[in-house]
Amino acid sequence: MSKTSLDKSKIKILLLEGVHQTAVDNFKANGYTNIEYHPKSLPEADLLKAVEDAHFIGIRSRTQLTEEVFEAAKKLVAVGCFCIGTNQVELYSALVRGIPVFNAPYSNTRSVAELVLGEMIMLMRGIPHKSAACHEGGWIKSAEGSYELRGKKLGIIGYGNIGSQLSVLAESLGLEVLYYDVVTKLPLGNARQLDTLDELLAQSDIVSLHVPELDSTKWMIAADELKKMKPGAHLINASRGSVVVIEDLADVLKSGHLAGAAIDVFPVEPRGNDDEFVSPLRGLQNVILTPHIGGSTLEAQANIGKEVSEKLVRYSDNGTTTFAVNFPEVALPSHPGKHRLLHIHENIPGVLSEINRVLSESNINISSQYLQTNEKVGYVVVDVDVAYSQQALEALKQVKGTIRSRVLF
Ligand SMILES: NC(=O)C1=CN([C@@H]2O[C@H](COP(=O)(O)OP(=O)(O)OC[C@H]3O[C@@H](n4cnc5c(N)ncnc54)[C@H](O)[C@@H]3O)[C@@H](O)[C@H]2O)C=CC1
Ligand SMILES: O=C(O)CCC(=O)C(=O)O
Repeated sequence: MSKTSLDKSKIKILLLEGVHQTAVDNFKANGYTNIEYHPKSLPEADLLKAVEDAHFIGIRSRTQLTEEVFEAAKKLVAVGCFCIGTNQVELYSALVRGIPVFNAPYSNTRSVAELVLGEMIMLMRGIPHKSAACHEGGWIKSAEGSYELRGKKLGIIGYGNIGSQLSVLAESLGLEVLYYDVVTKLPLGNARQLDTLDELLAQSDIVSLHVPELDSTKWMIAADELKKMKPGAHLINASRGSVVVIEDLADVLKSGHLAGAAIDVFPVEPRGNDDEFVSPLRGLQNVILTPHIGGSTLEAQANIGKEVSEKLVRYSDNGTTTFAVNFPEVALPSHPGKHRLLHIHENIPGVLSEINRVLSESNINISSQYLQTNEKVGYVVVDVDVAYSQQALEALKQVKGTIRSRVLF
C-alpha cells in the first residue's frame, strides 16, 4: 500500500448524500479509515463546520460547494462528485486553491437513458392519470390519447453520453430520432442532427433534455420554446432543474398545449428524503414526477462509488489528476524508491525555471519531472531521492506563485 506524508488514518474523508458503500470500502482498503459519512446533504452551517478539517469531500448533486465553503475548507486536497454534473461546485474557487475536482462521467448514463425510455412509453399511453384514477377506485379503459412509440419522432436536446445512448435505445423501439446539439455530433443509427432548436421543437412528438447546466442552458426552455412544441407533445427533463422554467411548463400543461411531461430535476430540490417537495407541477395528473433518481440505480451507484473513490485515492497516493474536470491532467507512474513532490502554482511565466533553480541550488537531484498547465494553474511533479524530500519541499514552498505543495512517500 502506498504511503502519504500525512498518516492516512489522519486524512479525513467527508462523504455526504449517501455515497455508495463501494466508496467507503475502497477508501478503507487503501488505508483511509477516517471517514465521516452522512446519508444526506448537510445544512449550510453544518457543512461549513464539517469541511474545516476535511482533506477530501465526496458529494452528489445536492451539496453546493461554494466559494464560502472552499474558504472554510483550509485542509481540502480534492473533491469527488459521485455523479456526472459538477455545476454544484464552484470549479474556479477550487482551481485557484489548487483543488482538483473529479466526477464519474459515464457510470450512470445507462440508468438515465433507461428511465427516459420507460417514461416515454408511460406518457404516450397516458399512464400517470390512468394509474392515479385506479388508485382512487376509477377505471379509465380508453384508447383516447394513447399512442405507440413506433413511428413517432423523439427530439433529443444534447447528444452527449446520455442523449446518444437514448438515441440508440429509442431507435430499437421504432422511434425516429432527431437531435439538436451546439456541437456537430456523429449521428448513431439513423438519427438526424437538426440545425436549430426551433426545428427540433416544431417536429418532435417527445422532447427529451440532456444538456449540462451552463450559462447557455439556463432557462433555455421557457414559454416561447414550449409554445413552439407540437400541440399534444410531451417534454422530458432528466438533465438539470435550471434548464426549464417550471412555472411556464405548468402553464402549458394546464392549458392542454402539451399532453404530458416527465420531470426528474427541479430548480429547487429538497435536501433529503424527509424534506417537503414543493413544485407548481404537483397535482398535475399528466405529469410523472421523480425525485432526481435518473442515475439512482444500485448498479450505477456502486460503479460511481468505485470510480470516484479510485480517482481520489490515486490522487492522494500518487498525484495523478487524469479526468479532473477543472485541473491540469497528469497521469503519473508509481515512484518506487523515491519521494514525490507535488507543486501547484499560479500559471505565470518563470515558475518551472524557478523550481529547477531552487532544487539545483540545494543540490537536489531530480529523477523525474512532469508538468501540465491550464489557463490559471500549473501542476509540477518532481521525484527526488528519499533523503532530500523535506529539504526539497521547503525549497519549493518558497517559489513565487506557489499555491500549495506536498510530498508523497
Ligand atoms: N437526472 C439524473 O439523475 C442525472 C442527470 N444528469 C444530467 O445530464 C446531463 C447530461 O449528461 P451527459 O449526457 O453525460 O453529458 P455530456 O456532456 O456527455 O453531453 C451533453 C451534451 O449537451 C450538449 N450541449 C451543451 N450545451 C448545449 C446547448 N445549449 N444546446 C444543445 N446541446 C448542448 C453538449 O455539446 C453535449 O453533447 C449532465 O450534465 C447532468 O446534468 C446526468 C446523470 C444523472
Ligand atoms: O445521483 C445523484 O445524486 C445525481 C445524479 C446526477 O444528476 C448526475 O450524475 O449529474
